[in-house]
Amino acid sequence: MIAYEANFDGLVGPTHNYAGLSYGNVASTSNERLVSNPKLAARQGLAKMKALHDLGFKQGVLAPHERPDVAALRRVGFSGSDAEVLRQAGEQAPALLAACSSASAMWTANAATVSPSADTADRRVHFTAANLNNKFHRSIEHPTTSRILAAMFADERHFAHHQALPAQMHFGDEGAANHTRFCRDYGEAGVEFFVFGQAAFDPRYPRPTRFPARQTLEASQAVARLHGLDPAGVVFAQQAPETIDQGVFHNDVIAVGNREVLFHHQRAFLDQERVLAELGDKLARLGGRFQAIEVPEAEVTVEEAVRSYLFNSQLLSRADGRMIIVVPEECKANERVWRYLQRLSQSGGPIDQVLVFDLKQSMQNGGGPACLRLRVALNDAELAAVNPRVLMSDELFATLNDWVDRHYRDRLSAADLADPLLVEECRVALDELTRILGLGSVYPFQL
Ligand SMILES: NCCC[C@H](NC(=O)CCC(=O)O)C(=O)O
Repeated sequence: MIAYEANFDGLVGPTHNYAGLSYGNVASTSNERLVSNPKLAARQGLAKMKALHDLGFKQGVLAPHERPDVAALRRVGFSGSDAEVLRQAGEQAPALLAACSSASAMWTANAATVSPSADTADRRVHFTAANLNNKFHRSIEHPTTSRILAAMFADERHFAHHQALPAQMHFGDEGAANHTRFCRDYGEAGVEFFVFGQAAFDPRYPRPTRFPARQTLEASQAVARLHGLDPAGVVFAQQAPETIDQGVFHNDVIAVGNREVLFHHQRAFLDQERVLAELGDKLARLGGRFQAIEVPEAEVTVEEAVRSYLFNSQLLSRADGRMIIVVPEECKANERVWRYLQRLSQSGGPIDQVLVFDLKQSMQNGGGPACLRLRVALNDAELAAVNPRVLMSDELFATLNDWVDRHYRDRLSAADLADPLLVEECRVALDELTRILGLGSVYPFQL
């Protein structure tokens, strides 16, 4: 059976803003209070989706969330009408209002971890929504994420959904940003690679000292169990703690994999040689030939990788078997990174084409091309079972751009978040969006 890697990109929500919410994510904290442009942000994201669709890749859309999350504000004691809740929160706890207004669900690499049916015991595609427990503004995403995923992948014969792990630091789970899969072909059994930042129950593992390690070993192991993965096809590895302290808050800021290829930095993993050897052995047992492309510190430093998001790229397999690397414009702005990419694409290796996108609105919050997409490997029958309304097409692209133009502001600052009109605008927009994407009722205001 033919199989594909489909990418489901987050459609940027109408409240996209810069609130400095993610300690440990350098872009987020350094761009706090910048005035955002939600309309441009959404258009930049849509342009990437359309370009990849036009190149023949399977591309889908994941809907944004209802924000400001008035229910979350009520839960922490604000009361009265919605307008009253927003006014009080804006006056008494502006940081809380900002957290409850973030459009962070746009980074769908953190929505869930997905295991394709070729790897799972019951031969269904398994999804575990990520609890995103490390940051309050992200910890409120998973209930809506779960409803949206269930509306997109509804057929229980093909799709299994697990609720997010216990909402506690021991099970901190950031989803697919710390998960990569290696395989010969998308439809064949593969090796699932889980990268964690700390072991919560075992003090023998080292930890970063400055910034938080968001993903735990225990969370990764729980997801592997829930998905029914064969241990022979699973590798757990620890991210080098000192890189977390340099701003590598997810593994997808320092490594990206596709099929038999891992593109990574010299300092990505603890015990790197052993990790690469285990990946090679396990893939070889499945008939694959693992190939690691390691970028030395001498050519691109960790700091340059964090600033340019070289590794927050997408590796996409063309029909001829070679790969395209999709990078943000920030890679072009860094001379050494850009030179490295030229050499890489001319080296005769598996990656021979570079595609550059302007994703500046998302990048300023630390979200690059890879953060914006959730990968779901699907065979023909499974793809046919996906809600067809969420799959990119010329019509959907036009419809969504028009929808963005009618509903989004082109300027949003911290002060605007308390504006009672904003929440109304968002609800009107999202109500229309659920009809466009055929999602049914998924938002708190619709339930
Ligand atoms: N995978 C990329 C995730 C980026 C995301 N940034 C944010 O939430 C920043 C939001 C703000 O600061 O306004 C995060 O750190 O989880």
